[in-house]
Amino acid sequence: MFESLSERLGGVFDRLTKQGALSEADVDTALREVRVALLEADVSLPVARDFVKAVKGKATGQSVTRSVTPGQQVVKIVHDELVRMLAGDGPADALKIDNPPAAVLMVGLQGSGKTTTTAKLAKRLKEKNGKRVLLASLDTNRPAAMEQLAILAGQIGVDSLPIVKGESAVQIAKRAKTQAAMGGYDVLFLDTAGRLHIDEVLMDEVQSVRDIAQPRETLLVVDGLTGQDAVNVATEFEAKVGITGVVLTRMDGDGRGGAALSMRAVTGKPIRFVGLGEKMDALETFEPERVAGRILGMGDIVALVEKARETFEAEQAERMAKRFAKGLFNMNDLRGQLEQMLKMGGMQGLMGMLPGMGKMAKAAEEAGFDDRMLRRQIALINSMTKKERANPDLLQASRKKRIAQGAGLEVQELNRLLKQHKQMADMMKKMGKGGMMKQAVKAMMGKSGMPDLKNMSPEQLEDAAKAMKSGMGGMGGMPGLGGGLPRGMSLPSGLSGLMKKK
Ligand SMILES: Nc1nc2c(ncn2[C@@H]2O[C@H](COP(=O)(O)OP(=O)(O)OP(=O)(O)O)[C@@H](O)[C@H]2O)c(=O)[nH]1
Repeated sequence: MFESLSERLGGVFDRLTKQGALSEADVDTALREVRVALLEADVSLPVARDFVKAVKGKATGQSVTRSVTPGQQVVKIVHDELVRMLAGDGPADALKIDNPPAAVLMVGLQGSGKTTTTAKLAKRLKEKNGKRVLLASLDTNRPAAMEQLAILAGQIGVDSLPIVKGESAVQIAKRAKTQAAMGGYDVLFLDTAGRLHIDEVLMDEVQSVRDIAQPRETLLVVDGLTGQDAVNVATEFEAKVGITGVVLTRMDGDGRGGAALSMRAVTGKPIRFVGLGEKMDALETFEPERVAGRILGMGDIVALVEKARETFEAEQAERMAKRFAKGLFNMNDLRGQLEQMLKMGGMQGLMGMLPGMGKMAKAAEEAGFDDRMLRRQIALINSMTKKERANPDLLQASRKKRIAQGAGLEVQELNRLLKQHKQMADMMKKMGKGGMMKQAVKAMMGKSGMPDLKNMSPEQLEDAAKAMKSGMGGMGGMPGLGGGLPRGMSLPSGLSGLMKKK
């Protein structure tokens, strides 16, 4: 049932393949399916809800790529958002173990795989990082647990703290610290006692151990098959002890891994490793792509969509370049440009790529030039008929009213867009005639169909600026910036010809 999410979405979207973009209603229908899929994968309800909301904004208005179905495209958007949410800030396997001896506190419920994971991590640090590791079990409730750790230590060839009967967890932690310092160990793993549920006495014990050990890392070990419950466990441990990361075990089983998303969303703490079996080698760095794929139960849709999109973009860029060279520029062209801008990270992203324009990006944001504005402009163009898009001169008052209403916006905003389009179209015409545009297009167009400013040399920038100088008088020529440059902003000289104020 779960494997067929992409099929289910395919069904939802079949009737829509002829349309150019994903409408809000269609995205809504698809996202209902996505939500069910997330819940089936054990993602908690509030997290699934928030997630769907985030995806909705990204999917609505996206143009549909040829050679894949819209359903597949939505799956790709969902997948990318899952990866974004699952990923931590830095490399998952980068444990803070400088400044020896660095203590790593292992916490979690009984049977979650804590002891096994401790030994797996120790082996990894020893073999991959050449660290000297000491293991200590603090499980005073179950002598067998202490022995289990000692046996595993022997198997992987690292030292374990000698077992002394009758000591408290805090006493063992103190002894382990001293031994680690005196013995010249790099890393000290403290394997705390497991518990069946969250229980006050044991939590207090972990807190005292934490205060003594001052761990550099506190890793929560969670059974990946437990689903919903994992979220409560993670929330409690984060609140009472404070964790720095999560290890998900039993990911070799057939759990969907939805717990990973919930825990990441609820605690904000990254998943660092996954356990994939009972053997000492069965531990891998957490890879968001894998878990995202698993949650969605999909195969290689992501690669397929990516490939289709690349081909499509290259074709589109070429078609656009040809049109521009002829001096043609209608509403479809403008929409293409606006969509490219959004894809390249919107106004901020685009400006961020231009040297020295970081400040300008901020000012533009303050002046209200943002992604929302690009999306509104795209919505306006989408609200036009095919004929109107091809020939915006058709737009008299009643048509304008209909279009604005269709996009849920004011006519004023449509007028601004039309003015902007006219400026750009005039410029294209002028440049098309003189053959200037050909040069400019050649000099500037990247594969994406947008100016590839980031990869241009200063000379190329200067050439492109010269070629376009006569036609493009100001930022009115840049989509989304019809009002010109926000006051008080200046441009680097190489670009001044491109974007000079009128
Ligand atoms: N299939 C599979 N089994 C695992 C994995 N990690 C641990 N186990 C098994 O799960 C069982 C429990 O693991 P332990 O490491 O003893 O669990 P624990 O959390 O230390 O339990 P306590 O010491 O009782 O608190 C053992 O049989 C392990 O071999 C995993 O990633 N995959």
